Amino acid sequence: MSLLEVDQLVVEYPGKGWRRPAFRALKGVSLSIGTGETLGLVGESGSGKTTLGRAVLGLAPVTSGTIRYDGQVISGLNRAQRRALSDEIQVVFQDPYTSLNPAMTVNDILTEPLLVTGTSRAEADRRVRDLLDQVRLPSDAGQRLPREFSGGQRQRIAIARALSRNPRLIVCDEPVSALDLSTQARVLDLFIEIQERTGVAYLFITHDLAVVRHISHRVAVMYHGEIVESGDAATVTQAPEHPYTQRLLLAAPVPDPQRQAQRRAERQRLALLEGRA
Ligand SMILES: Nc1ncnc2c1ncn2[C@@H]1O[C@H](COP(=O)(O)OP(=O)(O)OP(=O)(O)O)[C@@H](O)[C@H]1O
Repeated sequence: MSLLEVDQLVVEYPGKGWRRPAFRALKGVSLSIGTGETLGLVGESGSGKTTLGRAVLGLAPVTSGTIRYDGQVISGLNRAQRRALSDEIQVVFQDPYTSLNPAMTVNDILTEPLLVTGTSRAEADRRVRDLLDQVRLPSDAGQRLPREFSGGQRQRIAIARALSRNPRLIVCDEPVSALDLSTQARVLDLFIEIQERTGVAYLFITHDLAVVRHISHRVAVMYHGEIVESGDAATVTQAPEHPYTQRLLLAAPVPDPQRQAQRRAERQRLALLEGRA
């Protein structure tokens, strides 16, 4: 049995009169994630990736279909039932600048979720030291405010906060997109290292094929609210079958100018085939 199973999920955002009709952001999406597995969800802006992540977190309106976690249906839970799930499913967002309360010290950010569930102060302090160590931040980081850290370090704080409840699944929504390339690589390696140690599973949302290739076991490609292709990460990112994935691959930047020229030619060939050129 998979840890997360999404079956024929439809999410429709309500409209606002004739000016803005209802919009179907997910059109029957099915996917699954096993324990300790990373499913990379890739697709261009507006394809519905965040909507899927939000639906898993109980934050998007599920029109039809089901989401199961550990065998239990979790789509349609009320707020209290959903809160009980926060020990199991956590989230790391793209922007560590806005997702961390700027007025709270790192200690307070990390102890808050523990203290509300009845953990003692001494135990919470011990746990914070352990969390800082897990995300490779110095132990004196606890006394400082988020603004005193770099973007990559802030994302480490956000990861530590997600880990504080020992979740089995983390929805990661573009967690490295706001970081420069070398910081991206280090934070991705941290995600992998944490997974190897804790067995946590990731739904890893990104528009970046290079990122998805680095981190995922399996990849699902979204296009206009549907999964158009899925499979193991190497196959989907190196030899995609669907024309949309092929275009996504060709659009990804590569440092080698010769390779870039080959890609330009390939893009032109595809455009010709599709009658766009
Ligand atoms: N609350 C909302 N109300 C109405 N439409 C919405 C709402 N949220 C998202 N949408 C629409 O649903 C579609 C999918 O959006 P979503 O944010 O899930 O895409 P995405 O692939 O994550 O894109 P991005 O990478 O830009 O965040 C978009 O067309 C968007 O405009």
